[in-house]
Amino acid sequence: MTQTLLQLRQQIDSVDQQLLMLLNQRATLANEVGDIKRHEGSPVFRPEREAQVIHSLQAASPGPLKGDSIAHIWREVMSACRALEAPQRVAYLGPAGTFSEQAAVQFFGSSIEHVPCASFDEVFRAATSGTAQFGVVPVENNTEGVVTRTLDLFLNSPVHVIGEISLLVRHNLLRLSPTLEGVDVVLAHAQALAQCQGWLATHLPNAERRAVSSNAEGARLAAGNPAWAAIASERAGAEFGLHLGAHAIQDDAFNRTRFAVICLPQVLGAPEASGKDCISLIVSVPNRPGAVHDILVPLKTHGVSMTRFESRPARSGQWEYFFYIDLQGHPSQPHVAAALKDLQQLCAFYKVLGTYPASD
Ligand SMILES: O=C(O)C(=O)C[C@]1(C(=O)O)C=C[C@@H](O)C=C1
Repeated sequence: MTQTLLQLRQQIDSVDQQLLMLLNQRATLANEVGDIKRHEGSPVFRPEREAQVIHSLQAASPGPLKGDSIAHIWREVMSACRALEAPQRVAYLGPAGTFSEQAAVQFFGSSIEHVPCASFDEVFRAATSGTAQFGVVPVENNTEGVVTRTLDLFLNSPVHVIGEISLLVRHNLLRLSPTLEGVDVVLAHAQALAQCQGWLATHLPNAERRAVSSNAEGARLAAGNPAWAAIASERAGAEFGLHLGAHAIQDDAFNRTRFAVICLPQVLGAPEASGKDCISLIVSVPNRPGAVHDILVPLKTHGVSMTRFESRPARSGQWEYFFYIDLQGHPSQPHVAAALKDLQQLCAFYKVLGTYPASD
């Protein structure tokens, strides 16, 4: 005979008690690791170790838990353990409820100290001044392309990239009333307005589109005026007491934004290999025919895959460009080291932005 609901719940309670004991045992061990790290002066956050923990658990799991769920659960477990070792302060474009905040929590788990900032420039400043140990900034969106301000800030900043997050971005129309009638102004970050332009042209063709510093800031403003609406996350709507006028209004159902996690190089030290890593570079080449082709040759020769190639004007007045390149691999791998060495020799400017575990 099958078991009753009561019997099954009693078993769940018993498993939960065992899990609680085991999780506390894990937290105690992490605390001891924290003591060693304090003694050695080494960093608390080890992204490559966390990536390895998750990958090996996903590989070992007999099911029925899904790989994604395993990653979520252990991200939170390690976040809580990490916070016991030392609180980690993370800066992002605020206020509360932005997608940047969501990305920060997706990467670090929820046991972090939040440092909301007014602009991307301020996130970089917070991460360089020590106000925060880490920053989270958007790099590119799959419908709107690169976030140019972030790429330009990378050029002259001393920060390194230590991780990446890909976030499914769902935009909603939020306002004080639950209908779309009487909306005069739609407020959002310029990127979000662009990602929803088709929907806006169809449903609110006469409303003024007003760019503000963040979507959550738009939500805050919309909470003060019944004729204004904001494009933002459900979380931002809840934060400012707004109704959901329309759900998932982004033009691309698979609208994703990629975020980079940044910090000063001394915060984490030299990045160790996780087994599935990525290297981000900024390079420029002499302005002569074939120079861009030439920088691809060492990658082909040494068998290194390139996953991204973006250009930004160098603002020299000479039609020169900086190229933002992502490669697969880690500099400790001989073929990657050889490709980087050959590449560097061809470049007028060469900067390693960071080496970090690739996001899944
Ligand atoms: O292994 C470590 O270095 C730890 O501090 C433990 C732990 C974990 O909870 O597993 C916590 C924080 C680090 O980022 C990596 C892993």
